[in-house]
Amino acid sequence: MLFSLSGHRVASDCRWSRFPSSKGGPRFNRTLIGPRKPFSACPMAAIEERQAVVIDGKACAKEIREEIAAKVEAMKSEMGKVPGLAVVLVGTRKDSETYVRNKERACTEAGIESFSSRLPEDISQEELLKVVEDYNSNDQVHGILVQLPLPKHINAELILDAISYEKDVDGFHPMNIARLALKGRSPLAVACTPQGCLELLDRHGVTIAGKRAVVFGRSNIVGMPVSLLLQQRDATVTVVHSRTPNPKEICLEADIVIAACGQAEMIQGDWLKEGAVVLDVGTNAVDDPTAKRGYRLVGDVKFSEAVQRAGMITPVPGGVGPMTIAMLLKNTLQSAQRSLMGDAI
Ligand SMILES: Nc1nc(=O)c2c([nH]1)NC[C@@H]1CN(c3ccc(C(=O)N[C@@H](CCC(=O)O)C(=O)O)cc3)C=[N+]21
Repeated sequence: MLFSLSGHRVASDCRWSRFPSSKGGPRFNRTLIGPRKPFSACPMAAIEERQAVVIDGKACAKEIREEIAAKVEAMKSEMGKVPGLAVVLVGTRKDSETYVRNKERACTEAGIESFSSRLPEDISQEELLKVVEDYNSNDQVHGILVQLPLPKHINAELILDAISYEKDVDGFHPMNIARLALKGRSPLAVACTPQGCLELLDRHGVTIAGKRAVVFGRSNIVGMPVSLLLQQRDATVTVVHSRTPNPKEICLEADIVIAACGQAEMIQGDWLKEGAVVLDVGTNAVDDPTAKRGYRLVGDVKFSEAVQRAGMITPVPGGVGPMTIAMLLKNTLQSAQRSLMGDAI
């Protein structure tokens, strides 16, 4: 285990599986983690000498990307082919550009061929459809991702529906969502961020079955699919959204909290049950003139408080975000394997 500069314990190995339970769990040596600040809203924390394990999503994602790279290499030597991923970016949103750049780098490192279309903000819907259809019929491309959000004059649903179901590595196609929701069926691809969340829980030895999970947010890309995945794994799931009257009370019941509501630092330390596992999906840009890019990222959870109360927590950045990219590569590899093996769907 490593200790970060801020004194938080960091899970250095993503298969690390010791989970400090609220009762009788391991107590950690104060001399190793340094003096703790008492958290006034949480009287128990002042008594218990415990801080959350900070889940290192970056390290975990790196390990997965290496596993994928080895499989891509094997595909290359056995079949002479590599997976291909096409990313379509419309406009010049800074965060979208960063994401697309990160993805391209991850593809290259894993040996996946990367196809990119950077298109002007004012592209017409017809022109964009044509780009998607060209990738649909390109047999070197096994995955297509159209970066969201799209400009207002474009009907995003229409574009997402146009991506062939087999190449939908985002898992956003209605057929993939339907198959995720139906018992006894399985989708070709599961949305990357939700899949990354489950992977982090599994790789850190967190039991899901029988646990109470609370998901903040009901978006098509995170909240809804992650709540389905947790339910499939036998958690009891509550979805909290903007019209839920008592989010704090509901959150206090949760063993597992997935924060995906897009509200900077909304979930505070005293919203958490002690020992809860907290995955923070939020990536909110906050202006910061001292930062290189002029902004910094904060999650949907108030980390400095939550780390005093949770059992495990993901930071932002370096938590769920990098896992999203790793899962995208995984979905692309699987799509290529399916296509090359001629698997029946
Ligand atoms: N069709 C589509 N698919 C998506 O999966 C999709 C999308 N559109 N639109 C936007 C959201 C957001 N998203 C992120 C992925 C990785 C990081 C990520 O790697 N974040 C780094 C930090 C990146 C930075 O420094 O800016 C981290 O959290 O450590 C963040 C956000 C994917 N999305």
